[in-house]
This record gives sequence, C-alpha cells and structure tokens, in this order.
Amino acid sequence: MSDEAQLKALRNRIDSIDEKVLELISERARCAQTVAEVKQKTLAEGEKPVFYRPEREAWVLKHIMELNKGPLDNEEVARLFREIMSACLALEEPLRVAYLGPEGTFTQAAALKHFGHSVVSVPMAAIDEIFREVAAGAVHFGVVPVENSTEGAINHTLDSFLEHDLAICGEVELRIHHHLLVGENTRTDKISRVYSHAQSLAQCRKWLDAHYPNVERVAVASNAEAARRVKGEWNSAAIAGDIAGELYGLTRIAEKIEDRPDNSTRFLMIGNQEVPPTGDDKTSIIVSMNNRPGVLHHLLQPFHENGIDLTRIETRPSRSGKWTYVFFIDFFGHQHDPLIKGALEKIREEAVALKILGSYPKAVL
Ligand SMILES: C=C(O[C@@H]1C=C(C(=O)O)C=C[C@H]1O)C(=O)O
Repeated sequence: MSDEAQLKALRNRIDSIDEKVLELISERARCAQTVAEVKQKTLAEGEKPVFYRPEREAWVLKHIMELNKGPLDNEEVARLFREIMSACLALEEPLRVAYLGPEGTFTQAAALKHFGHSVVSVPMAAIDEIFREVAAGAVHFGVVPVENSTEGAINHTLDSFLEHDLAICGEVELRIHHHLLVGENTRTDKISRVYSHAQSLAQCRKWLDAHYPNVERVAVASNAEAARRVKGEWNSAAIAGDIAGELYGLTRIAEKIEDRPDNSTRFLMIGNQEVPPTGDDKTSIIVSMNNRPGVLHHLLQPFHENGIDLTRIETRPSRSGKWTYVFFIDFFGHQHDPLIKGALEKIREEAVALKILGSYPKAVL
C-alpha cells in the first residue's frame, strides 16, 4: 500500500472511531440527565438537589487512571474525562464558580482545572468577595489560593475562613510559571518598572535582583492586572503567567523566571456542601488556643497518638484577643473516620474553639 493510501485508511478508521466515541459520550450524557431526574425525585419537602458530587468525580477520575494502559499518560486521560464530566454535570446544572479575577489569573486556571471548562466562572476583585458571594448563594462555589510553595500562606484567605462559615469541598495544585512580558510598544532597553502581584514579585525576587536590579517593582491587584497595564505603557514590563500574557497579547522576553523550579500554588474550593468520605481525603480545621506553656504540644498530641499525618500547620493572630493564636491545620483523613473523630474530640477539650472547615478528596489532578 502506498503511504498515501495507508494514511487514507487510517483516517477512515479514526473517523469511524470518533463516531463511536461520540455515540458513547452522548449515551453517558443521557445517563447524567437521568441521574439528575432521580436526584430531583428523591428529595424531601423543601430539600434542594445536590448535583455536584466531588467524591464521585474523584472516584471516576481515579478509576480511569487505574484502568489506563496508555499510550496517553494518566494525567492526560484524566484531563479528558475531567472535561467530559464537566459537560455532563452542566446538563444537570450549570455550575457558577467565583474566582479571584480579573480574567486570566492563576485562580481562574485552578477553577477550570478542578471543575472543567463547562462551568461559568465569575471574576471577583478580592478574596473576601469570593467568600461573600458563596455565602450569599450568588454562586455555587468559590476558588481561593491558600498557600504557595515558595512564599507560604495566603493570609487574606486564612483570615476570610475565620470570618465566614463555609465548607471546603476540594483542593487543586497548580505549577506556577512566571514570565517577563512586554507589549508591542515597549522599549525593552528602557524598562524602568515591573508590575505584578506582590506574591509573584516575591516568587521572582532573586531573578529580578540579578537581571533588573534597578527597576521599580510595583505590586498590583493581580498578574492579569499587571499584564493589562503594560499594554499601554512603553517603559514597563509585567510578570505574569501564560494565560494573562496571551489574553493581553504580550510577548515573553524571559521565560520561567520563578526562583524555584517547583513553584506551585494550592487552591481550595469553598461551598456549602459537606463531602462524604472517599478513602483518600484531607481535612482542614481552625483551632484557637490560649497562649500558655506547651500549647502547641497539647494541640499536636492527639494527632501524634493516633498516627494522623499532618500536611500543614499555619499560625495567625486571632482577631478576638491580644496574644491568642489560631492554628490552621490540614491532615490526611476524613472528619467521619473514627480515628479522626476521636482526635478532634480530644482537641475540642483543650481548645478555646475548634472549627472544622471541611473534609474533601485529596487532589486527583
Ligand atoms: C452523574 C452524576 O452527577 C455529576 C456528574 C458526574 C459525572 O458526569 O460522572 C459525577 C458526579 C456529579 O458531579 C452523579 O452524581 O453520578
């Protein structure tokens, strides 16, 4: 067979596979529609249906990854199924998700990575507004950054958890790559100012010291805002990621300028929904303790005794009294696991206050 003929035959085969894939995706979508009808039917008086099931979605993705035999790698396959589920869920109920805007931020990228592209993503100007929007019921979920591997905690997010009673229902991690971006009118030899979010400026501090030591660093509300400003100025550059750069038509003059190559940010999904256990979960709590000797030891003892793995502990001054502290603690396990329940009861006895922010599936993607 000639190469030409072989290509033609392969393309015919791909066409017929695509037809089958389409048929199966449509069948799957019809199943999701029926699931929605069943969910509606089984409701008690005044009860609202819960369409989005994070524990089920985590299971579906993990199941697919276990079955996958290649040649596509697990992450690629999971990403495709992530989008199929997102589209199926949108047939049941289109989700509205608030994120830290404007369009093009890493938080928007995190929202789409977690929920897929079939959600309606709604930009907010500040982290606190995301919490308020979710609490008011104007959106189903919110996405907020919580910690960066280079710069540590995002304090605005931690403080907002103190003020609002929302439940964490998921987490997602994103590798953060920053670039130095300029507009078409920028005189690259005359750059006297660099715009970016304070976190990003900090994540690229050493690179800036080495390459642009005398350039003024201006912190703005977001990386996307930095990219937007640069467009109209001839002597400034922005530090931002791919999406913001593309959105504002900027060019990269230096790539991946973050000081640490593993720079990543963890984001949390916040809502009003408690998530049942999946067997591979994390729990986040806030504990406030009086500042007496050995306080941290008392706090951590029940975790140690029960062999619970802590993944993070963060301290913030409490808003309610001078020298009282609140601890943000994340650990593996679900609040309904007997072991975790026991440990939380012990902590409750020792603490001034204990607030469980939620148990949620460990990030799959
Ligand atoms: C179909 C369901 O509803 C939603 C859609 C899912 C899917 O497409 O697989 C999974 C969980 C839910 O978010 C379900 O609850 O099973």
